[in-house]
Formats: sequence, structure tokens, C-alpha cells
Amino acid sequence: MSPIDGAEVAKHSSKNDCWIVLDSKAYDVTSFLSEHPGGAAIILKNAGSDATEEFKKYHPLSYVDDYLPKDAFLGPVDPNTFGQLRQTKDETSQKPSHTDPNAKELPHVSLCVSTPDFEAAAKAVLPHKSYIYASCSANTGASLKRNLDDWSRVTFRPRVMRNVGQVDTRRRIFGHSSPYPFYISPMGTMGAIHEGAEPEMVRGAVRKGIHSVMSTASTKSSEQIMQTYHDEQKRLGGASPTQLFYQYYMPVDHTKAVELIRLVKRCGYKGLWITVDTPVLGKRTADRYLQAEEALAVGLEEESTAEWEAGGDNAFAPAMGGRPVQGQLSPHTTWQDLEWIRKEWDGPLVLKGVQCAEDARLAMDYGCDGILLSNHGGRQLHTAPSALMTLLEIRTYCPDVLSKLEVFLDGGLLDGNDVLKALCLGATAVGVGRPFLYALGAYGSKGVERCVDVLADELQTGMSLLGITSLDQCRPDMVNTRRLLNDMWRPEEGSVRSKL
Ligand code: HEM
Ligand SMILES: Cc1cc2nc3c(=O)[nH]c(=O)nc-3n(C[C@H](O)[C@H](O)[C@H](O)COP(=O)(O)O)c2cc1C
Repeated sequence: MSPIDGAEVAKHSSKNDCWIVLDSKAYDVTSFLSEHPGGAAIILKNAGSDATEEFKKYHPLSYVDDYLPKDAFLGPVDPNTFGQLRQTKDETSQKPSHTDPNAKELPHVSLCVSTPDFEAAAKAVLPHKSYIYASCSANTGASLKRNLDDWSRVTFRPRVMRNVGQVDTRRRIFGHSSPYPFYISPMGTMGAIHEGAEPEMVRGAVRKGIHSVMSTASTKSSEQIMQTYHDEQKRLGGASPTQLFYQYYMPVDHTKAVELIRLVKRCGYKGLWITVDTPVLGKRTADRYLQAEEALAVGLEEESTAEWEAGGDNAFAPAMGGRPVQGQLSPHTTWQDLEWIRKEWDGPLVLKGVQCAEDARLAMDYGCDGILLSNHGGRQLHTAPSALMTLLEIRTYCPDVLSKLEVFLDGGLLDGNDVLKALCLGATAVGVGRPFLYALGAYGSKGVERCVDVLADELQTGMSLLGITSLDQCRPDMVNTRRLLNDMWRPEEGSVRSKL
């Protein structure tokens, strides 16, 4: 195949005739434009040019083989003609980097003394699109607001005069010791937040010894992430208790679904967290505005989304403002799938996204080892219950779940003290998402470390002030849940409680 001139590629830069260069090779992506889950606009902006660097912010290069039709490949670009490719406008200000002189000034990391400080810092330096991706929530934002509010609707009942000079914050997750009862929640597409993506997050986690759950929708491959983990462990002489778990979005294709589990196993992830609150993508309102604006900016009208909202065979990975990606995630998943998954995976199995007592009980009946009470950070169902509310339901209607399974919560946690509330009510540990993502975006792994310190400091102080010296001493009578209980779901009169 003879090399193609950069000048030739540059000519194909419209929506009816669109070529791009990736990794020094030219591709005709005209017919792929309308199928691109990230929208046509972002590719059109790079039409006729070398899109490699932009592409790598969001995707591994393997996506080219995985998703582009074979006949899209046109040939290698003549290296002497690279200069003749279409030049896109300088995107420096779009880099998720605080080295950009145009970005607002980034406060010194030590000035981040509470987790909301990381959000303010990230907002100042991240490209608008990246910030929207991290911060957005479903519909009117009601689920997210409820997540945030409910933590302070539960209040403490502290005990005094208990010799609390020394506190022990350690907790085990599936037998793996952790210095703190919180871990980093799985979040996709970290490459849009920091150029070091997931590996940079993992370095911070390993240095602080906290566990982390890695997303199926990660920018980097499962192998690359695990390699970083081992490299960092080696650097520290294997001293870190950190373990990596894997968040699993089940692909539609059964062979692929099995393949993915086997890969996760080979890589050595310590648990499989199956996300079950995402059969279709929630309506991410802020993303929708952005996508429509971007499309209009390159002269496209945003296509109607009704078809994929309806579900069917559509699938996706929830990347930036994620849209359906054919084959990536199955809306057809049922409880029966747990049977074959269990045959493939003999390690800890957690359902991520349980939102009522009935499903908590089913998870137990189907042999899961854990459940994560979560509404996906308020990004999925409009007006979904907070994890705390679901925990109260479980305590009321099927408390045996709490003694048989490891129970995790996530969503809206901004303060180390709130972790204690969940533990008093029977939780094993709590997942923290956005605070770590913002910390990563603003300061890289140093920010991740600082975020652990902030939460740990609040937790330690909280334990002393609550009157406990170890987490085993957390008791339900140390919190007042009355206000949340008032709002808690109850079976309608006449229905039988034992149905639960
Ligand atoms: C031409 C080959 C491309 C392929 C095969 C491809 C494939 C995909 C796929 C499968 C997704 C779904 C989410 C995921 O798994 O991460 C996605 C989303 C995305 N892609 Fe691409 N992509 C291509 C080009 C590009 C380029 C050139 C850019 C940027 C300059 C880009 C930016 C994005 C963004 C921002 C998303 C997030 C989704 C959203 O906004 O809804 N992609 N792409
Ligand atoms: C930007 C972003 C990306 C996410 N990506 C995933 C994902 O790929 N898989 C998943 O199961 N959950 C994902 N989640 C949900 C988180 O795992 C977690 O449930 C949620 O963020 C917890 O709420 P918090 O951010 O308020 O702490 C994502 C959340 C955010 C904010």
C-alpha cells in the first residue's frame, strides 16, 4: 500500500468526506461519524488532521481495530508530508493539565483541606468538557442532591469520657486489610481528567494503601492498570496493602462477556463488582447540552436520541457523556446470568447498584458475596434512593443480609465522618468517587494522596469525638436516623411484609 500525502488527507475534512490520521495511518471515517458514541462533532473537529493525541486522551489505540470497519483503513501517511495535514486550532487550553498558563491559578495542594476544595481546583484547570463529564448527574440532579443531603440527615449520638487518645481506622474488605474503611469507586475514562489516566490514580492509591475498583470503561487496558499497580508495589518494596478490584459491565455477546471475566482473572483483580444499575444510560443533562452545542458548532444538528434511550440491543460504555456503544453493555442482564458468572469467577462477587431491600435479599439468595448500595453517583435513575436510604430499608426488612454479605455504600460522600455513619449502620466500607477524580484532575497522584489524608484525618477525629477507638465499636445507637426513617419506603397497607 503506497503512502498517502498529508496534503491529500487534509482535503477530506467535511461531514460527507472525512478522513483522519491515527498513529501515522489514514482512515476514512465518513460512515463512522454517525455511529461514533462520542458524537460526530468531536471527530469532525479533527477531520483532515492527525487526531492521535486527542484520540489517546479518550481511547486506547486498540479501539481502531475494535470499532472501525476494516475498509476504513486507507494506508500509512508519508512521514515527510505530516506538515501538510490540516492543522487544528491549538488545543493546549483543552489539556487536563495545570501547566497551562491560561488556566486559572491552581491552589497549592496543601490548601485542599476538605474534599470540596478538590472540585474547585479541578474546575479551575480542567477543560470544560472534562469537568462536565465528572460532575454531571441525571435529569434535574435530584438523585445527586439526595445523595449529598442524606449524609447530614443522619446525625451522631456521641459517647464521652472513653479514653480515645489512640484510634485504629483499619478495616478488611474481603479479607484484604485496608488502613481505612473507604476505597476509590470505579470511574470510566480517566484519561479525560488527567493525562496519566487510571495508572496515575492507582499510584496514589498504592502509596496510601487504599483499595481501588477499576472500571470496565477505563481509558487504559486492564493489563496496563495492573502493571502500574505491580510497578508501584515494587517501588515500595511490596509494602502497600492496596488491592485492585474490577468493575464489570457485561458485554452483550456471551463469548466476549466470558472472555472479559477470564482476562480480569488472569490479571489478578481480587473481586468482580458487577454494575447492575445501568441497563441503559441515564439522562446526563449537562452532557446533552454540551453535545448539542458541539454539534451545532461544526454545523450538525444533534441526532435524536430516542432510539437508543429506548434500550433494545443498544449498548454503551459510560465514558464522557457516554452514548450507546453497540455490544459494550447488555440491557438484557438478569439474575440468571449470575449462575454462569459464578462458574467463571470463584472470587468475591459484588452487585454494584442495589437500590432496595428485595434486590439485596435476591443478591444473597443468588450467592453474591457483597452488595454495593449505590445510585451511580446520581447519574442514572431520576430520584433514586440514596445508599443510606437503601441501607435503612435493608436494616428494616432483611437485616440478615448485613451479617451474611459485605455491604458497601457510595454516593455523595464528602467527609470522613460520614463513613462512620455507614459503619454504625452495618456497612463494611464506603466508596468515594468524584472527590478522588477531582483530586486526580487537579493534582495527579499527589492529589489522590492528599484526598486520602483529608478523609482519614476527618475519620480519625470523628472516631475520637464519637467515643470509639476501633471501627468494631461502631453501633447503630451511635446515630440518629429518625429523619431518614420518616421518608423510608414502607409496604402499602394490606401487602404482606414477608414478601420481602
Ligand atoms: C475514529 C476512530 C474512533 C473510534 C473507533 C472511537 C470509538 C469510541 C467508542 C467505542 C466510544 C464509547 C465510549 C468508550 O468506550 O470510551 C467513544 C466515545 C468517545 N470518543 Fe471516540 N472513537 C474514535 C475517534 C475519536 C476521536 C478522534 C475523538 C476525539 C478527538 C474521540 C472522542 C471521544 C469522546 C470524547 C467520547 C466520549 C463519549 C461521549 O462524549 O459521549 N473519539 N469513541
Ligand atoms: C465520572 C464518573 C464516571 C463513572 N464511571 C463509572 C463506571 O465506569 N462504572 C461504574 O460502575 N460506575 C461508574 N461511576 C459511578 C461510581 O462508581 C460511583 O458509584 C459514584 O461516583 C459514587 O458517587 P460520588 O461520585 O458522589 O462519590 C462513575 C461516576 C463518575 C462520577
